[in-house]
Amino acid sequence: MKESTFSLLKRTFVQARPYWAYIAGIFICNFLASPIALLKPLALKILIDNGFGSRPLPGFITYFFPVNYEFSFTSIVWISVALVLLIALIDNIYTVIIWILNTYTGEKLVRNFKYLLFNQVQRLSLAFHDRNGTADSVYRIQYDTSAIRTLIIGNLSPILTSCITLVGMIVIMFTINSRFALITCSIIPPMIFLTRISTKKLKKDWKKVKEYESNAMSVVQEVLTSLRVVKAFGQEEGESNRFMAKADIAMKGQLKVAWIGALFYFCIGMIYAAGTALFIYFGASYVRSGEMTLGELTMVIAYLGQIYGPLDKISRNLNEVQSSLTSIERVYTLLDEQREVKETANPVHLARTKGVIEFQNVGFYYNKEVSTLNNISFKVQSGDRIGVMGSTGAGKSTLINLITRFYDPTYGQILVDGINIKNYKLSDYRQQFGIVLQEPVLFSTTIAENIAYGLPNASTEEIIAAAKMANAHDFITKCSDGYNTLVGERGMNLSGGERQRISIARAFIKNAPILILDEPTSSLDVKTEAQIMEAMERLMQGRTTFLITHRLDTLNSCSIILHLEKGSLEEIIINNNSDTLAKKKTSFLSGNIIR
Ligand SMILES: Nc1ncnc2c1ncn2[C@@H]1O[C@H](COP(=O)(O)OP(=O)(O)OP(=O)(O)O)[C@@H](O)[C@H]1O
Repeated sequence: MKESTFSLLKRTFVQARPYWAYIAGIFICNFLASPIALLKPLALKILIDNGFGSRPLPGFITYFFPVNYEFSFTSIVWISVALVLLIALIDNIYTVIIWILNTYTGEKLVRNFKYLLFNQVQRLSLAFHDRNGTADSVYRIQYDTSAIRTLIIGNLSPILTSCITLVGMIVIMFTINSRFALITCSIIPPMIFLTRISTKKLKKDWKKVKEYESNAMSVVQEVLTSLRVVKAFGQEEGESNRFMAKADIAMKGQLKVAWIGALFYFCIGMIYAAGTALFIYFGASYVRSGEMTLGELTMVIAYLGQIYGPLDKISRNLNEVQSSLTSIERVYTLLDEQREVKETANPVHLARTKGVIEFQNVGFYYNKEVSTLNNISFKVQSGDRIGVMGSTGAGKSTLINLITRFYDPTYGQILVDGINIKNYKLSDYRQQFGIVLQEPVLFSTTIAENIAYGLPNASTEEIIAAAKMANAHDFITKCSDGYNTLVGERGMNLSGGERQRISIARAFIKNAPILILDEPTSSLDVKTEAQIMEAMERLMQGRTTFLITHRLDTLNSCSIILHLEKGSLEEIIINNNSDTLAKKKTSFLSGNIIR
């Protein structure tokens, strides 16, 4: 997606609409900055002109005194002292207000932007994350979103206030001397031209820099989430080098952008110098020919600084806007990303499924070239226990991912209780599943909260009951803080078997009608496996269960076995005869499939 600068700005203002009152406050405060700064020398001026000198005090001071009040030197000193304190008070109050206002508005804008993006990232399909990785999304949420604050508060607010000051100063200049006003304005067209060229160039380069930086961060994220493997293979130095190579590219990108910026500021500086030179050239000839006095020339030159100041601020900020806009465009690109797994317009609500599942000629492609599942058809009844077996890469996990609607079939349809699963409300549909994976995923919180993940309002009694059912209660009570023990990042403070028991307790408490067990015991030792199988046996009671396993012993308890090979359903084994199953298992192990 490529949006124009105008549409990006428009969209950003719409985004910031709830905070327009605060943003207006910031603009007003920025306007007040100049008058407040002008007040600062006032006390000194009064002391010199009215205390040491003999000029009358300005009206806004005499207003507060009786009409015939005689101002002594001491009283004027006191007035100056009071003015210093009063102006300092105003200045400091102003500073505090603008600081709080900037921070409050900026942080709210960023927080909301982050929230929106985080929501979107969670809702995007697995296929999107498989394709793009997660590091870039993290970079966009963490870093790119803060550009909304920089853009609105750091760039656009000064641009707007400078524009108004500039127009005001140009009008004043025209009333003083229209010829000089025209000379002043003559530098504006080349400045606009230069700004346009550099912003165009910067936009492209900033985009690359953000991508490079995100790439460098993806190395950090990848390594930190796989630190055990990196250490085990002694690859710390190799990974540091990989990071350095990516960070180096990002740094070179930054340098390129800095060069363009420096060149731009150099040219802008030279344009100002040319403008001043023109002033001096024409001024000197006008003074010599008597068309203007030396005093007038000095005054318009003083005004020149007042015009070039805001002009300089505008051009610099316009240049910086590009960096913010690039980040904001990256945020919108992600926000506009279409969800591949969509909900229909009027979805069917599903309280609790019976668990009757049917595949009708289902096929699936991860990418256009290779088909992963072909023409899969089968039907299972409520409470069936379905073993899914097949060689590695046969498509077992993919089949499960289609049932849970992490992906949609490329062709064919999946029915649950006789209705195409695409027609169900997605959140209702996902509530129907309890999932236990080979590598249990725990969150860095307490054991109790991990168990109650699918039922956040669960009572302590429910949590303990689920833990007992999962054969987890005994080990939990031996932990230092019992159910309040923190499990560490991804549950790393616990053993594999303990993590697995917690994930089974989690499935118990959710009490979902369909159960997915994806090789839940394959990474455990025999003793732990036996305890976990016992808990799982309890869990499977009365639920339609899909059990993926390479361990053929585990298939014994299944009523139906789906045998997948190379994405095709080789056979459906109805397990009502243990002899047949034994033959099939032997045959599977030796590579011969009995049909
Ligand atoms: N996200 C993905 N993008 C592209 N191809 C994928 C993706 N996930 C899996 N595949 C491919 O799809 C095929 C089936 O993978 P799947 O994980 O379903 O197999 P599996 O039977 O579960 O294997 P295993 O027993 O080893 O876990 C494999 O060839 C795999 O390389």
